[in-house]
Amino acid sequence: MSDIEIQGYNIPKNAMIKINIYAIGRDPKCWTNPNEFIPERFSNTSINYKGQHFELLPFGAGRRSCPGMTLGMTMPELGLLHILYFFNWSLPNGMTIEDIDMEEDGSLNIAKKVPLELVPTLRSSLVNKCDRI
Ligand code: HEM
Repeated sequence: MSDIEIQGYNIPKNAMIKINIYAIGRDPKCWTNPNEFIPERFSNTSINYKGQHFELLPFGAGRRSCPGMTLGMTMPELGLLHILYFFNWSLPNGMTIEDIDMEEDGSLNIAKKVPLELVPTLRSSLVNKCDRI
């Protein structure tokens, strides 16, 4: 290990470097409308989250990349699948989609600033089945 200069930046030996993968994933040089939620943007591309494509690194890359990647991808899908299968979801009385505040808050971890409020209703096709359990 020794001091190094990269693109005009002097990086001293043993410096801790933090990579802003949030900014990389939203770089307008790589992504069209980077702040828009457009899942279809991944339909016709080989770019994925596994750390081989440096414009998208949600789990990092290389030998210190996230060992929980598979669990991290599976668990939200499984949880979402269950809540969508068992319940219909609606907005609280009088609220419309336009009323949902999508502002984000945070620094290292980003979350919705205003929590999302939804009303779950057990799907009618499941009501009798659940009574019997
Ligand atoms: C969606 C969920 C997750 C995301 C987005 C995520 C993201 C990350 C990222 C960006 C890193 C740093 C990689 C690097 O430095 O290049 C990391 C490291 C790590 N993650 Fe995750 N992670 C997730 C879930 C999990 C889960 C479920 C586990 C364990 C069950 C886990 C365990 C770890 C560990 C132990 C490290 C440190 C690896 C090392 O330093 O060698 N992660 N994760």
